[in-house]
Amino acid sequence: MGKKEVAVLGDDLRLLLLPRRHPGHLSSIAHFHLTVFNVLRSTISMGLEKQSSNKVFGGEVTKYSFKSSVLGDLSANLNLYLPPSASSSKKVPILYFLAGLTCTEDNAAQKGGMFEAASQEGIALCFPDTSPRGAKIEGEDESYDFGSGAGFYINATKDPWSKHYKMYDHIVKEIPEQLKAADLPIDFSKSSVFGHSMGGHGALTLYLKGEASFKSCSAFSPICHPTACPWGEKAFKGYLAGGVEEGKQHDATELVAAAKGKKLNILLCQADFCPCGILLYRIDSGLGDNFYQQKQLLPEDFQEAARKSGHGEDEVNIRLQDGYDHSYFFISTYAPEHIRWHAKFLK
Ligand SMILES: N[C@@H](CCC(=O)N[C@@H](CS)C(=O)NCC(=O)O)C(=O)O
Repeated sequence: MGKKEVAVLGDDLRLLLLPRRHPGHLSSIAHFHLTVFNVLRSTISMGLEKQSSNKVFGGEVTKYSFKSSVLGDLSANLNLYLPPSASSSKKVPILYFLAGLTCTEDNAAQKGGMFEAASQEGIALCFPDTSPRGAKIEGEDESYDFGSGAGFYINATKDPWSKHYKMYDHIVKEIPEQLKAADLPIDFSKSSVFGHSMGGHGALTLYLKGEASFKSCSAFSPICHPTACPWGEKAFKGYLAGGVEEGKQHDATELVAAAKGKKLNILLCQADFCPCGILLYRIDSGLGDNFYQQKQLLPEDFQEAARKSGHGEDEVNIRLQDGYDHSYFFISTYAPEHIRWHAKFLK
């Protein structure tokens, strides 16, 4: 039985069981039935469970956990920020932030410097985790760039990873369904995505695949060409039955090369690297970024593929930010600007 069906059954049960004439006084039969209802609810329902909540910039960031059927019935966490303007009579747009290698749902929430802009713009922020946790697969916790903390936002097709490592479905389908079922004041028809490093790869690929209908996409130091860099090659060989070849369908450079004729969003660009005015993607990459220097990120490949597929300089804005590194110091410097840029497409 799906969660929605349980919720509907739950509502019906409540209507059936609560005595209509004296709603405040339950008969013993109704008490018994209500107990049955609660037991059923706790065992069948897999909804969001609130773990903690903190007020920030007038809004509230809440950590939720839930049993993820997509991730093979493991417990999953996320942080959700609701701005002060969100209420039952005013639903707000939602912006998903996908974090990088080694991160959890907490890194960007705690160090990203994102709440003031989200509060002012009236946008909800969702911070998912970066992989399943505790799948007990051999090798899961051996390296920082594969397994735990390194789900790469794809659905694994190779055993034993395919039973749990379904981060694409987790982000694109399961999390929105969970948030919808929790009846939060969010307008899911207005959603966008941004991310960092592995999460920048996630943001670009989820946006380009189109299934989630994100309005806009931005990224901080994304892995732009994973089939051509050590991080991506390791991930695709490990998670995908078809290895790096299969990985092409999860590669932003490949996807943008095939994205001819896609409608573009426009934003002012200040760039010496890419002098353009129309933006589909906004990519910030720190010049002092060791991973950029090690050719793990390859934003130039992405830009070249975008140009070749007809999007041109005016559609893909790649700004090289002098002296920043790969850390959250860099992200927190530019995150407010990214959120304000997304706000234009979300309102
Ligand atoms: N632990 C890795 C680095 C991993 C890393 O830099 N991860 C980035 C994302 S790719 C990150 O955001 N780390 C967590 C943090 O800075 O809070 C190493 O030793 O090389």
